[in-house]
Amino acid sequence: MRVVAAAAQARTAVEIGSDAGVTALWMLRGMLPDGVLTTIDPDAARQRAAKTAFADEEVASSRTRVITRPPLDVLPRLTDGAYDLVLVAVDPLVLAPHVEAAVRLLREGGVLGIVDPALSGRVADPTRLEAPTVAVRETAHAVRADERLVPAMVPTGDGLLLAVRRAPRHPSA
Ligand SMILES: C[S@@+](CC[C@H](N)C(=O)[O-])C[C@H]1O[C@@H](n2cnc3c(N)ncnc32)[C@H](O)[C@@H]1O
Repeated sequence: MRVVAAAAQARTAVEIGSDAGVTALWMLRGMLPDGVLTTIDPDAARQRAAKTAFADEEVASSRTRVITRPPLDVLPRLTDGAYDLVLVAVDPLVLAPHVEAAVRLLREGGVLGIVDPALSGRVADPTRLEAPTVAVRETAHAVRADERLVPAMVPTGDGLLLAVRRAPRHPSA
């Protein structure tokens, strides 16, 4: 995620699903030096662990906003089109609404990231029909079909689905 944050020249980023802050630290390292990461998770213990990780790594407090609430309550309050990078790392069964909310936050040229979309190869196997697998497969299809996005899969580990938000298309004169 460091290289993705660097490539996006991210000054404003959101992480949905903080856990203990490991991915957030990599994002912060790749972001511009004055970049601010908003990281959201409903679990207070995980958010405390993330804050500890940021303090241990001496991340300036001005560079993080740690929000302990259900992300779907928080995301509509963030400014649409204002973020350079939004990373979605939530459970498969709740992935789709978080991705939709994430896309709204992206500026033109901003980058969406969806973590671990391969589910150990299950998503690419059409015989696997468990609810989490189907949920991730359908979300990946929706991202590929979304005309606002230019998607690409990074084939590392369980994968990283990236998508750049394109400029709106204007009808030719
Ligand atoms: C896979 S972890 C995120 C990994 C993290 N980005 C890291 O650095 O390793 C998924 C996170 O989603 C959060 N979560 C659980 N249920 C959720 C829900 N219904 N909506 C949003 N987030 C949820 C969990 O608290 C957990 O921290």
